[in-house]
Amino acid sequence: MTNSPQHRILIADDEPLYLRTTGELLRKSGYDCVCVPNAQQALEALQTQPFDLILSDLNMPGNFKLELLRAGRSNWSHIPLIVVTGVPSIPSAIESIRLGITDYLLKPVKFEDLLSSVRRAISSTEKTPPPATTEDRGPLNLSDRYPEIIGNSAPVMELLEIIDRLAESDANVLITGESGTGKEVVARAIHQHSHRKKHNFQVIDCTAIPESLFESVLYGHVKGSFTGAVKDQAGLLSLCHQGTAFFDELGELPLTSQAKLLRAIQESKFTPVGKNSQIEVDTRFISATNRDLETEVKEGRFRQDLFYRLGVIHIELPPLRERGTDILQLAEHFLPELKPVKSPVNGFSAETLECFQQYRWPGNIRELRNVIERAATLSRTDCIELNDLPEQLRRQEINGEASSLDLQTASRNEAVETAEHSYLASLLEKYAGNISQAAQQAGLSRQGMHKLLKKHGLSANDYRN
Ligand SMILES: Nc1ncnc2c1ncn2[C@@H]1O[C@H](COP(=O)(O)OP(=O)(O)OP(=O)(O)O)[C@@H](O)[C@H]1O
Repeated sequence: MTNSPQHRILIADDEPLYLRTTGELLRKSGYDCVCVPNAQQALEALQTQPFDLILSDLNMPGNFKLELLRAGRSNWSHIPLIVVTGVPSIPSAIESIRLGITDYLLKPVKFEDLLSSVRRAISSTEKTPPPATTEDRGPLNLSDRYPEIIGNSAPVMELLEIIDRLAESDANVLITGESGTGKEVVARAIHQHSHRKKHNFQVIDCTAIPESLFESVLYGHVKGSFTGAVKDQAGLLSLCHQGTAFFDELGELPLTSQAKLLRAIQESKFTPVGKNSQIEVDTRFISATNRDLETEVKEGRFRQDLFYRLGVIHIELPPLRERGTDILQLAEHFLPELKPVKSPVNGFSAETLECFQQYRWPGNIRELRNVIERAATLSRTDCIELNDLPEQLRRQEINGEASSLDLQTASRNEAVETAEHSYLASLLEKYAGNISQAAQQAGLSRQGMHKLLKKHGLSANDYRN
């Protein structure tokens, strides 16, 4: 039995058991719930996310003078508020009703009573649409315009505003941030909202182009211009004429290739290998890297002039651990897309969500996506439990710190993954984050090494001196 899945309920209560079970039961009834333990976090959530209902305790930190009720009624008067209290008092009841709450329930409350109160409150507001103030129209419109960017934490709303302002311009953009934070997603969003959207968005992975073939891959070549050039080949840059060129992993580009790229950007033209005439291109450049390019410039590993050319506008993406309840929103977003067709899974246990919120997510959104895909495949019930999560998440839940894998209970996959993770970390340690040397010892290409590090949420930067 489900209600409209779009309805979001904010539950604020300092009793962990009540908070968890109420959240779980309402989710099973088809509501989207955000659970917080005090009034302050409830107000923060209200400032950053839309809700259809607030379920609030009275006696909880930050609400002893009914602060949540007062702020809720004055700033978000269109959101109905139900008080659920274990410590009823006549004055608080009178004051709550004066403030315009929708219902006043006493704990222990039967779930059926709570559910019917919730349904009544939500259906009454559907008949009266919320007032469209400028404050709530702005963020909602932005999120609606960028549906591919999930999340509405403060850093994400700020990011959407920046994207919205720069998308239409032709300024080159440099996007930095840890691995897996969504740099490519943001680059595509900028392209999609620019006047170039009908033309190509061409990804150019700087780790995938061998230094000796840089010009040929980027500018193209004519048949017979070098051994192996068996036919004319257009370069990647000409494929993004009037579109956007996205240079991924820009920080990995060797100095010689940087010089060649700078020339093409400065002149907006280039000469294919073996040709005499130049080709003109009209391209916007968006680049991404998880390296700190300013430091790379200072240390002579990245050209300052190229850095200024490509980084006219710089966007720094926040790591997932700093994005608050976006983690839960992303998890809910990924689940239906990633679960196997016949899987019964349709949600997460409260412990799993708590664990998601506490975890450090070194591999950011990519790691979250992988964790959900794996858990949705393993789960045999309708709910993803702690047991369905990989070792590294469960370990922090049990100990609050890392411990070694329990080989008595681990699956073969877990054992192999854990061993590979430690191996890669020790290689990075040994070579102080030098990818080429680490790749050489491992018998991998640089590109292969980059892929593996991404998969494990490891960043070479963390090992550089
Ligand atoms: N805001 C978002 N909403 C939904 N999915 C996202 C968002 N940001 C990233 N993702 C997903 O997370 C994964 C990683 O994103 P992306 O490849 O853009 O990260 P990245 O920062 O470019 O990573 P890297 O530095 O390792 O190349 C992708 O599967 C992407 O679809």
